[in-house]
Amino acid sequence: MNITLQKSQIANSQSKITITGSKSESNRLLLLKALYPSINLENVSNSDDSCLMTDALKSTSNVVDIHHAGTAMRFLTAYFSIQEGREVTLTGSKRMKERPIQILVEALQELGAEIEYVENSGYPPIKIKGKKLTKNRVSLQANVSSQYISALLLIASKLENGIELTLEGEITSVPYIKMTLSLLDEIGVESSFIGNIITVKPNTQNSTPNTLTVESDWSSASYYFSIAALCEVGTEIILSSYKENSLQGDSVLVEIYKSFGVETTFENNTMTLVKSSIANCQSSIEFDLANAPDIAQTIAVTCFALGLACNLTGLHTLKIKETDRLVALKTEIEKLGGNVNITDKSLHLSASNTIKEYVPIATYNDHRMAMAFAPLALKTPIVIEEAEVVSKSYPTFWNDLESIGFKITK
Ligand SMILES: O=C(O)C1=C[C@@H](OP(=O)(O)O)[C@@H](O)[C@H](O)C1
Ligand SMILES: C=C(OP(=O)(O)O)C(=O)O
Repeated sequence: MNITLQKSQIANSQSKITITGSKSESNRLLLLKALYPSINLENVSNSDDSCLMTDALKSTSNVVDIHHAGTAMRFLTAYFSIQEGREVTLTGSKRMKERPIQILVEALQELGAEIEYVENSGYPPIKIKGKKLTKNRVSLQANVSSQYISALLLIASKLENGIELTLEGEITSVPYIKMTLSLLDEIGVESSFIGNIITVKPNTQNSTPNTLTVESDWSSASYYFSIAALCEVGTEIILSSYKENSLQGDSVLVEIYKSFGVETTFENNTMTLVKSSIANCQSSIEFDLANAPDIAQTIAVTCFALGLACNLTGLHTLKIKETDRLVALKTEIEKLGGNVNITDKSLHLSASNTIKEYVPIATYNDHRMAMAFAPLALKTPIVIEEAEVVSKSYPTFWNDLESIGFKITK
């Protein structure tokens, strides 16, 4: 489904949106609940990826298909490796079969797991024979995806000696690793992260009665930061339920969007974004996003919409996500009239003043391509192709945009 988005009535009005729970927190907690059934969860994400995770954990089938869900693929590889007596083939979409998993598979094999590749070596689908893992020490490369590390940490407390992980190379997406450790702490699992060594203690208790409330998704909030940045001074957008001290690394948005004139305040469980001044556009915008890769597309489009130059670095993980996000950003921004240079780990956008109208933006099965380009409608009418892709993380995105005044036609 292609949709056309047009300028809204947002300016100077107060808009309120409730965003679904964090996909990252939900997928961790769903796995932990499968290991510790007495945990209760509230505000679990209604994203496709979290629904797929829930279904996969309940499934008794010997083939589990997780479509495009990267965290589900990685976390379930670890989970099924310790399900004694179970044999599961874990597969996914065409793109999932191109997203590497070897680093995680080798680490699990080192711990004693039985996993084999069904099609191409190093990539899903994989066949896992669940068994008791008896070893506890393993080293793995930490500069490709933090999801491999989180996957091991999530099952670690169920190994008889816990785990001692040595992380090699520069550690990427660190806040996601810390999120995993914080959630383990909340259910009573002890861990430490010192230098490049992470240890998790075994936890033989089968019940940790606890209700955990998932905070709303900060990556989804990024699109409202971008909308606020593109609105007139005085515009307010109120989002719930958010905390000032979040486990989610994408909460760095609060600092980043100050550069675009957006001020954020917190009260109870709500966060209010106010466009308080025009963007500071004296020089080009520079951010290292190695700790917050999922907001790179949002920021690149905000800069393009505001006519600002930017240099975004730390983007080495973008090439292996839902699509090659660096190539996708360059292609789509250039269709709109921008000028973008990319390397394997950075993006450089030139300042420009024109944005072409009614350009069809391809989304490449990537929810974040659709959502990142949507705010541009505040500057010029825009067409988003295959708009339904947003359901991967934020199924009600288009309804929420309509509710704050965007005009959407199919
Ligand atoms: O652990 C997680 O929940 C995630 C980790 C990040 O992946 P990488 O560590 O591969 O960058 C992020 O991009 C992804 O959307 C979610
Ligand atoms: C990269 C993402 O997800 P995943 O790796 O879980 O598919 C994302 O949501 O931006």
